[in-house]
Amino acid sequence: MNEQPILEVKNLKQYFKVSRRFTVKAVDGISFKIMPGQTYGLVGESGSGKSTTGRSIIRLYKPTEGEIIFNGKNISGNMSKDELKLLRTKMQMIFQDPMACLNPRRKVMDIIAEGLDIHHEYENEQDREKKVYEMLELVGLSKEHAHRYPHQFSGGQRQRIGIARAFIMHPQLIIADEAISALDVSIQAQVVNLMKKIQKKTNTAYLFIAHDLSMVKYISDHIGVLHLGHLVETGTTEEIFNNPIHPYTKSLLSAIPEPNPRVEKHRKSQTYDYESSGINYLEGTKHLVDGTHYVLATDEEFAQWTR
Ligand SMILES: Nc1ncnc2c1ncn2[C@@H]1O[C@H](COP(=O)(O)OP(=O)(O)OP(=O)(O)O)[C@@H](O)[C@H]1O
Repeated sequence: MNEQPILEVKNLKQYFKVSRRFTVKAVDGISFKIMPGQTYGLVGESGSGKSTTGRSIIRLYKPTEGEIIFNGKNISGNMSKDELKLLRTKMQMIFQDPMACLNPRRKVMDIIAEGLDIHHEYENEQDREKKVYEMLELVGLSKEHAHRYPHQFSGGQRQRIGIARAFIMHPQLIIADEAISALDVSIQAQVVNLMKKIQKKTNTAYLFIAHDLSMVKYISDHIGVLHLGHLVETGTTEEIFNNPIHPYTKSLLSAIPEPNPRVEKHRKSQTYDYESSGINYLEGTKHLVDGTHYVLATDEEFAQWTR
């Protein structure tokens, strides 16, 4: 296995100056990494900084501070137009509302082939068509669908088109920003399963951004919980679900619409036992750490947990 992360975010800060006196600290010093073929779920409420994180990584913004290492290369500094163009083949984004980003006047064939057209990555018309058909097959649609317009599809099918468009450039990282949030729960599950299947085939890494944890559980290897621009807790999916520590993570978990009674029972009887947990205070930071499981603590919280 390739041990180098495909993405490493180090102390990323993204501030927006909204007036002479006010600056919004949308993302305020977050760090995480994603290995090839793995999924990092980034969760948090509206306004916590999830989209800003994704947009900074794909360099729609220039980071205020910190480093973004993609495939071993620091991409947080100034980039030329050509460098950005290249970056956005290897890193693709899938959005929440496919209808808003699929041109209604273009046929699916041309929508999916967009990346190929921009980068002249086909030999002739036949080759272009073949590549689009391959992508349609990959996402469970058929050749005939290539000749229709976006409005002739359901929400779930449109999201499949968005996925096909992203994968045609063989990206190493996909940033899925609330990609399934607008879909019915059963369709959400289908899209998540499809993304997992494609990931197995292609070894693409995902940054999966979502405001609720229900589907994130099924796709993520690691989860980061974002709150007001800070990562308040990060760990394996198992750690976050079985042993959430930060009160904010707990409140997100309790907001999952269909609670699993077994988990609930376990959660209610759980009081956090610092002494026997083996969790240590990470010196020089406000994090409690246990292996890969980090929790941001305020001084009061830290005192409460260690009492
Ligand atoms: N371009 C911008 N200029 C000024 N403030 C911004 C800008 N983009 C985002 N913000 C602010 O940064 C904070 C984080 O926004 P962001 O969209 O990243 O949150 P989010 O977690 O993705 O929420 P949502 O799910 O509602 O999109 C918010 O307070 C938002 O108003």
